[in-house]
Formats: sequence, structure tokens, C-alpha cells
Amino acid sequence: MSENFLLDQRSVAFAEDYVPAPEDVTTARRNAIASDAPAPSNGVTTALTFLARVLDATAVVEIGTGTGTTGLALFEGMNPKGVLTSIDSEVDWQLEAKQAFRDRKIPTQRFRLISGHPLDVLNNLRDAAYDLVLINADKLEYVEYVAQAERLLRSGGIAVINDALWQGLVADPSDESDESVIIREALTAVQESEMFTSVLIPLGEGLLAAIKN
Ligand SMILES: C[S@@+](CC[C@H](N)C(=O)[O-])C[C@H]1O[C@@H](n2cnc3c(N)ncnc32)[C@H](O)[C@@H]1O
Repeated sequence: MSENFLLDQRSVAFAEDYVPAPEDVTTARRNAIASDAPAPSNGVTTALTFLARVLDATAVVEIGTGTGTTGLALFEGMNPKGVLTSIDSEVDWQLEAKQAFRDRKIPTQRFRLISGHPLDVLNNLRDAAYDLVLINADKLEYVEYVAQAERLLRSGGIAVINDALWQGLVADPSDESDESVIIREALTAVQESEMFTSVLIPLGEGLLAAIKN
């Protein structure tokens, strides 16, 4: 047990909803929930908007497009000329994301939706060319995604690992599921890397943000 003060559930819920996401992000979340697609929490989307705004991000990589909720949240904070490169193997979900970006009137030249296996696609992206990399696809590949993020980010860029506390299981030492074990390895890789300074934020299912030194 940590010596630090632990927040109660009411405070956690208050923090989640403290900044309401814009309507298009909220609608995308609700649509995702309605169609049983993964949906990041309100707190996660607002944190992503915040980080993209801090960076005035012009080049972002998203590993795991889903139906576009996190993409919309990133666009909300990015530079108006910024480009989102987003990868997913689920074509149908990516089409929903494309529609959501069109409904939001985001010009098509501002997003590159790539259908495929993230590890194949990431290899084709340029070193040190990106302001932010969001990791949000296959948990079993999180360690490899971290290595790719380290390569892709410019100095001062930020890697974000979503679901870093996945279902509360990562913090449970008795849970030895493959997902928990690998997420722990990814968190340790970030923590032990001299390339990163990080913070683990207990929003949604956990958001690790790591700035490349
Ligand atoms: C948690 S969801 C991403 C949610 C998304 N960021 C959003 O806001 O809707 C995880 C995504 O990773 C994708 N995914 C899972 N395993 C994958 C794999 N092995 N290769 C490519 N994509 C994968 C899924 O298709 C899914 O869209």
C-alpha cells in the first residue's frame, strides 16, 4: 500500500468529469458505447486534448483508431494545420472514424487513416518526426509500441499509453494475465528509459504520459 493519500471514488469521478469534452467527442464516445466499440473515458479525451494543445502538435501518430473518439479529442488540441496519422486493423471502425472526422469538417488532408498491423506500419514512419504518439491498440504489443514511440518522437514530444492501469488489473500483483504482465513491462520500460520523464495519471483506465528528453 502506498504511503500517499489515496483518492476516494467520488473524487475520481469528479476529476473524470471536471472538464466536459466538446459535443463531437462526447457524441463519438456515446456512439462507440452504443455499438460495443471501445470508448475512452471523458477524462482521457480531455487529457489528450490538453497534451495536444500544450505541444501545439502538428504531427501525431495514433496506434488504434477505433471509431475516432480519441482522434477527435486530439484534433481539438492540435495545431489547425496538424496531421493525424492513425493506424488500425479494423477497417469498419476506421470507416466510422473517417465519417466522424468528416462530420466534424476536418479537412481530409489533415488525417491519414492507415489500415493494417501497427507494427508493420510504424516501421515506415520517420524517426523523430512526431510531437505525440498515442498507444491504444493491442495490449500484447505495448512494449514494441513504446520502442517505436521512442524512435518516432522528436525531443520534447510526448508518448501517451492509454489503458495503462487496464481494468484495475495492472496494479493487482496477483493478476498475471498476459495483458497485465506486458503492460507492466511497457510501464517499466518507460520508467527505466533515460529518454523519458513520465507521469501516470489515474483517469479512465490509466494514462501514462512520457516526455522524450
Ligand atoms: C481501445 S481501442 C482504440 C480506441 C480508439 N482510440 C478510439 O478512441 O475509439 C483498440 C483498437 O486497437 C485495435 N487493435 C487491437 N489489436 C490490434 C492489432 N493486433 N492490430 C491492429 N489493431 C489492433 C482495435 O481494432 C481497436 O480499434
